Amino acid sequence: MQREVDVVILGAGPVGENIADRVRAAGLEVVVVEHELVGGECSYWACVPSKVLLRSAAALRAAKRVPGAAEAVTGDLDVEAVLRRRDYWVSDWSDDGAAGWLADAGIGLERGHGRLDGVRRVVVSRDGDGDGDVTLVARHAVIVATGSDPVIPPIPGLAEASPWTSREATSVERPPARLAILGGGVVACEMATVFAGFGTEVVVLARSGLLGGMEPFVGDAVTAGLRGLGATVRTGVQATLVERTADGEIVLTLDDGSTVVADEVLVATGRKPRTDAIGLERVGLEPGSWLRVDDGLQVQGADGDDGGAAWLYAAGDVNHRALLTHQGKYQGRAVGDLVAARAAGRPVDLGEWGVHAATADHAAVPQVVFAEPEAVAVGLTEAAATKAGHAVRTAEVAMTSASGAGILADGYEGRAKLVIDDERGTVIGATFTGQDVAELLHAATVAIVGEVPVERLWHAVPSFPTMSEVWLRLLEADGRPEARA
Ligand SMILES: Cc1cc2nc3c(=O)[nH]c(=O)nc-3n(C[C@H](O)[C@H](O)[C@H](O)COP(=O)(O)OP(=O)(O)OC[C@H]3O[C@@H](n4cnc5c(N)ncnc54)[C@H](O)[C@@H]3O)c2cc1C
Ligand SMILES: NC(=O)c1ccc[n+]([C@@H]2O[C@H](COP(=O)([O-])OP(=O)(O)OC[C@H]3O[C@@H](n4cnc5c(N)ncnc54)[C@H](O)[C@@H]3O)[C@@H](O)[C@H]2O)c1
Repeated sequence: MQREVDVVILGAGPVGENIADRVRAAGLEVVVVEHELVGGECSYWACVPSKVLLRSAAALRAAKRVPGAAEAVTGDLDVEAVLRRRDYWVSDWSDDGAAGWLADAGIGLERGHGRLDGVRRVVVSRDGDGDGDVTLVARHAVIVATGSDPVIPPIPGLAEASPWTSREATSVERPPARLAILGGGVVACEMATVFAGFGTEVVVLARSGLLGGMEPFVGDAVTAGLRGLGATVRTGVQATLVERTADGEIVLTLDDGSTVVADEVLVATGRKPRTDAIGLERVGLEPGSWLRVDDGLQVQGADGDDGGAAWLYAAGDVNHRALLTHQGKYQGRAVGDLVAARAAGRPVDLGEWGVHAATADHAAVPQVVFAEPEAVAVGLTEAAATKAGHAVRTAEVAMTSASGAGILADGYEGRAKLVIDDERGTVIGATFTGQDVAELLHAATVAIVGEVPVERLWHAVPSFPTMSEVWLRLLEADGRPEARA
């Protein structure tokens, strides 16, 4: 069976859903192809369950840091209740609600595995009782939003030991007594925080420091925070052999000759693109590769891509620009509107910060690591900015320099740092650590995207006594404008 529609989207994760929303709002006929659950990794096995699993223990710790409230905390974390709340937030792994939203919005859904079958063509092997394959022919565009899968590194014995990936961790029914975690990135830090909060004996095995892509003080803070929760953090170690014994224990041999014994091992060593079985070879691309795109999210090097006849786009994890839901959705809004504008023959704006360009992917990607403590950053670190050729100056202060932080929690610990382009006088990077710093990040994102001169930021007055006053302390550390002249 063959069907012609305006736009075909491969993958109904958060990014595919957003693209479909934009394209449909412009009046185009759109079909999304999904072979698992509408809502994708984020809704059922990633962002949503992980943040729900983190929240209860974080609230408990917060209460214990405030005299008066601390005395009222008389029990331990109710892990069963946390898991029930997680089940609610993932809708018991049912996508009825999400699929219903698609239907209400007038977006078509083909349930099954989709793969490219030449220029503007997608074949869907329908799930279950579906009546055979359907070929979707796109009048205007095919947009790939198939996401990413966890990488299982080739450590001898690891794959055979039935390791956990983030899916098993976020859908856990009974937390293990002992959990080893391979990796020192975001998943490792957040999951170590979750399971340490549950009372699991956690050992993090990281080949370098934690959260290496962020300012160095971040890794130090999260290492200390995890240790404070009772977790063991070992850096500079690699597993060389993994075995699951007859009685179900996991034994990891490390490159320093020591061993770690656990009940489960979570692999948190990064992601690979979900492109190995989507027919890339049928359009001149390499199966299993990340899809290289320009700022208009157009896939580079695909067949039929010559002469400006754009038809193949990719957004979200699969293009490897920023493996984050919010950034993928930002790309989704841009590409959805771009495809709709091109279909209608309207002008497109792909210039820097143009409405159809994903410019922020280069300059201002915000990320919140919901570990203990929270660690958040946007833009460039000092090291990355220097490497990129910026002449920079920095301002760095303790979060407790803002009285709001001290009032929030006794013994508050955290740092704040701005990276300032010394020639342009604008903020190009910001990092904060500490309890509840997540909500400080958007102000930094606005300052970077708006290229607000630091001199003008002195007129953006933070309220007393909020944690946002750390902005004032950072400006003071940088110096009053006339003193700098
Ligand atoms: C543990 C964990 C926690 C995370 N926490 C956060 C967070 O707090 N904040 C944040 O911003 N990001 C977070 N992320 C990252 C976030 O999950 C991803 O960036 C996001 O899910 C990417 O969205 P996507 O739509 O590109 O891909 P996905 O969410 O992976 O969706 C892709 C969809 O495409 C479908 N699909 C794939 N191939 C086919 C095919 N051939 N045919 C049909 N359907 C197909 C899949 O079934 C899936 O539904 C986290 C990731 C992990 C692993
Ligand atoms: N709160 C959030 O925003 C959030 C939460 C979780 C995940 N995510 C996203 O999901 C993506 C995946 O997260 P992740 O933590 O899996 O990846 P990551 O890239 O953040 O970290 C991977 C870690 O694994 C280590 N590693 C890689 N190969 C290894 C090997 N062979 N042996 C030992 N260690 C190895 C790396 O040194 C690094 O510490 C990230 O890009 C992140 O943006 C975001």
